[in-house]
Amino acid sequence: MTHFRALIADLADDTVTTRVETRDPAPLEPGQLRIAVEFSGVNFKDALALTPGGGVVRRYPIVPGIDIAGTVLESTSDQFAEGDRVVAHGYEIGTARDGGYAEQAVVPAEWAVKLDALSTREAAAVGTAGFTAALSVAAIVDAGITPGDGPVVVTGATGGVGSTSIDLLAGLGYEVVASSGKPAAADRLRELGAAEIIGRLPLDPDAKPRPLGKSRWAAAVDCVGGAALADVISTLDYGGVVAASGLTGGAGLKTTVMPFILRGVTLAGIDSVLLPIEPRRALWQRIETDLRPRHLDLVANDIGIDGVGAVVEALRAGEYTGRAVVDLGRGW
Ligand SMILES: C=CC(=O)SCCNC(=O)CCNC(=O)[C@H](O)C(C)(C)COP(=O)(O)OP(=O)(O)OC[C@H]1O[C@@H](n2cnc3c(N)ncnc32)[C@H](O)[C@@H]1OP(=O)(O)O
Ligand SMILES: NC(=O)C1=CN([C@@H]2O[C@H](COP(=O)(O)OP(=O)(O)OC[C@H]3O[C@@H](n4cnc5c(N)ncnc54)[C@H](O)[C@@H]3O)[C@@H](O)[C@H]2O)C=CC1
Repeated sequence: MTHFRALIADLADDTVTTRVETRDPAPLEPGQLRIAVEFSGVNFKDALALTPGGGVVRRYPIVPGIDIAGTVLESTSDQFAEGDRVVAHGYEIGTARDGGYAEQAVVPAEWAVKLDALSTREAAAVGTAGFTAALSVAAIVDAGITPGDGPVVVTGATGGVGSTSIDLLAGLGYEVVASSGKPAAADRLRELGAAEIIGRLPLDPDAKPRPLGKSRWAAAVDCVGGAALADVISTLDYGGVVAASGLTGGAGLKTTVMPFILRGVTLAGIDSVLLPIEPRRALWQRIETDLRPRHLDLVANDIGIDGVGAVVEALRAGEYTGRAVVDLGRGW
């Protein structure tokens, strides 16, 4: 095995710095895969990993990158063979053990998903964010909400989770309302399938939050949290569902029990990180078939490893649109 390059993030004096290192591959333990990483992504969580006090990294130095898409170089598991194309994300990847911002990565085979119809670039364009969108949409469909029930609002609409959620929901025939703070992205959101674009929720941030507002949404995909999620909960229709995955607008949630006990609404928590491998592989199979995003090329922005820093800055500022796909073959 030849040596490989890796981006290392380190923490000192309350600052996270990065450097490129050349490393020698370590021998595999039983049940592991060595993957030639072809593509990774830049998720909001990757931005947190590169931010002091971000709360997601368990030990520095670390190779960040919570998404890995590539080809198996070596396997000590009978489930995978050299040459298999795989995607792996979540669990401890890029937070407690080295992740995808390297030319090679080693992961337990029990964390990997074999790819069939998607290329490794397409799998990285879906990545953790797109997978979370698929989990959110599945939660709404599984709750029995149908396109005839009324509009579905997607918050954080221009981001990774939001963009793919719009794409998937519109593909299934739902009327999607995109909530975004970026007026310039309106055309792009319509291309993804949004029927209407509104501003960030609550639309009037100065208005006093009410326990119940006028019913507006049959369902919602929320990756913003905070005041946006509180607003969504209080404006869901009777029996509505919100799939809540994120916190870009804040981790707090100020609400009352009224929407739950008077309208029977459901707050469905979405977790992509510790989701067990069997449902994870089953959902990836759907992402490759009936839940395949229709506009991956519109959402994906290709960058090299040298582009990660600028994307992280933009994600932190809430100014990034789409999903950055990191090509590990360039930018070193
Ligand atoms: C792709 C996914 C995402 O983007 S999710 C959003 C990004 N994630 C975050 O922002 C979470 C960052 N984490 C934190 O801010 C903190 O860890 C915390 C607020 C969640 C908890 O911090 P605190 O200092 O109060 O407690 P501990 O760190 O000691 O943990 C308490 C308890 O929770 C378990 N735990 C911690 N992190 C996670 C996690 N990510 N997933 C699941 N469980 C977690 C931890 O093991 C402790 O449980 P215990 O049984 O005591 O071991
Ligand atoms: N629960 C889970 O398993 C997962 C959770 N997440 C979480 O979902 C959220 C979105 O993740 P990504 O799509 O990767 O991020 P992203 O940065 O691509 O998208 C975030 C979106 O939120 C918007 N936004 C930023 N600040 C805001 C604010 N103050 N108010 C309203 N909107 C704001 C941005 O403009 C953008 O549209 C993050 O909080 C992330 O941690 C993401 C993936 C998995």
